[in-house]
Amino acid sequence: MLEASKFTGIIGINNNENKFYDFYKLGVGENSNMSIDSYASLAASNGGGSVAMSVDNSSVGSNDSHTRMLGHQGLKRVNIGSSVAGSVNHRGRVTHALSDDALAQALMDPNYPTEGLENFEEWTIDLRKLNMGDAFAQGAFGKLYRGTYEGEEVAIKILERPENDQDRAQLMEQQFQQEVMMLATLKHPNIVRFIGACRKPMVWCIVTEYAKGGSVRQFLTKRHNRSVPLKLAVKQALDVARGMEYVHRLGLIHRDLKSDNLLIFADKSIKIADFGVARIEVQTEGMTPETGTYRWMAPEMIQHRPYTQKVDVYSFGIVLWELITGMLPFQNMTAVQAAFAVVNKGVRPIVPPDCLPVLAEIMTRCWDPNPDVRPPFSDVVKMLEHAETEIMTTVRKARFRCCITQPMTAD
Ligand SMILES: Nc1ncnc2c1ncn2[C@@H]1O[C@H](COP(=O)(O)OP(=O)(O)OP(=O)(O)O)[C@@H](O)[C@H]1O
Repeated sequence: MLEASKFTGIIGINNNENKFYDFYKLGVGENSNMSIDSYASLAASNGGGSVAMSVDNSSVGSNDSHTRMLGHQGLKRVNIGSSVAGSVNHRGRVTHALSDDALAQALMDPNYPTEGLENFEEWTIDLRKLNMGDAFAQGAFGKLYRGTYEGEEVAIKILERPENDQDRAQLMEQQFQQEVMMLATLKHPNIVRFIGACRKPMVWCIVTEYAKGGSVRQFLTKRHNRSVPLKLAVKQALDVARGMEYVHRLGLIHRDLKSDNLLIFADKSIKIADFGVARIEVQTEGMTPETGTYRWMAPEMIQHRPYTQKVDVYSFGIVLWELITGMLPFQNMTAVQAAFAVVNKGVRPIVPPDCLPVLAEIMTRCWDPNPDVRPPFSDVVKMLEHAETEIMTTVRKARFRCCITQPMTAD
């Protein structure tokens, strides 16, 4: 293992001489103003806690703290004073967000015209065919609703267009277009299927197929962090690796591969989601970095160093460990403490002693501090296929032994 260079000063990600086209272009936590001092106080205040979510107190209880009507009739702002949770929008930042209903209403109200998707007109959602259901998840940036489109169950991500900030609105607009372009381009059985998108004066929406099983993280949490049966874990890891092999083959980097962004479908297959819009706010505002992502983040990324597609391979190593153990990585640390330990102390999740050696080898190679040592996804796929065969053979041998020791009866 190479010694990781020290984690000092600013935590976050800088853009760099990355030779690959970058989904998030500017990145998580870029322009972050979080100093090592902030780290120290955050670590102290969160000691032993779970994923850190910091709320920018300066925004709490602002002038807008009372529920009030927007200029648009019927659109209500969230009462920030009484419901911080409802108004935490941009990963821990309290904003003057529209309430669930108002967001959906802003999208569906026929009085507000639908703006075309530049260059992707054919992907524009026909809102008359869209039925909005309830909100079911809150991302760092967008709110997720269930619904149907032409009868198919879909997930609708609604993003609120920033008010009173032309520059930010313009950048978000560009990034939204980019997200649409990415989703329209990516077609693979292990990438979430894009259905369409649309823009309205106050909101943007992105519609994808709906994953009944939710995210891998939700699934593991519901199982109280019990591990997934080995055969299934390897099959699901293969799904992710195949999806990522495809993404990398196109010269792209996901940059936010984590169990929250892996969706489980009815046939238990996994598809990779979240290709980008969520990062725009962080990019433009220089806000606190998205600490929830640190657990999966490669050290070079935490340290602002130049990076390549191998950051996704690192994240995959952590995801594989999660699937095998069922646990949240670095669960006894805050996300910021984990970032510090990964960079400064070379800490990694503990591989269980009974882990199949081939799987242990994959994860440790994937999370090697030296990106050049990490295998490309094409190799990861091969190694996992090998592991899958080994598991099947072991199971068959065990069954055979079982038949010999317990001779079959006539019935
Ligand atoms: N197509 C989908 N089907 C079912 N659940 C979904 C779907 N897309 C997203 N989700 C759920 O919603 C959560 C947030 O979605 P998403 O990641 O797209 O939002 P985001 O604003 O980009 O947030 P983040 O940056 O936190 O990942 C996911 O973690 C997942 O649990």
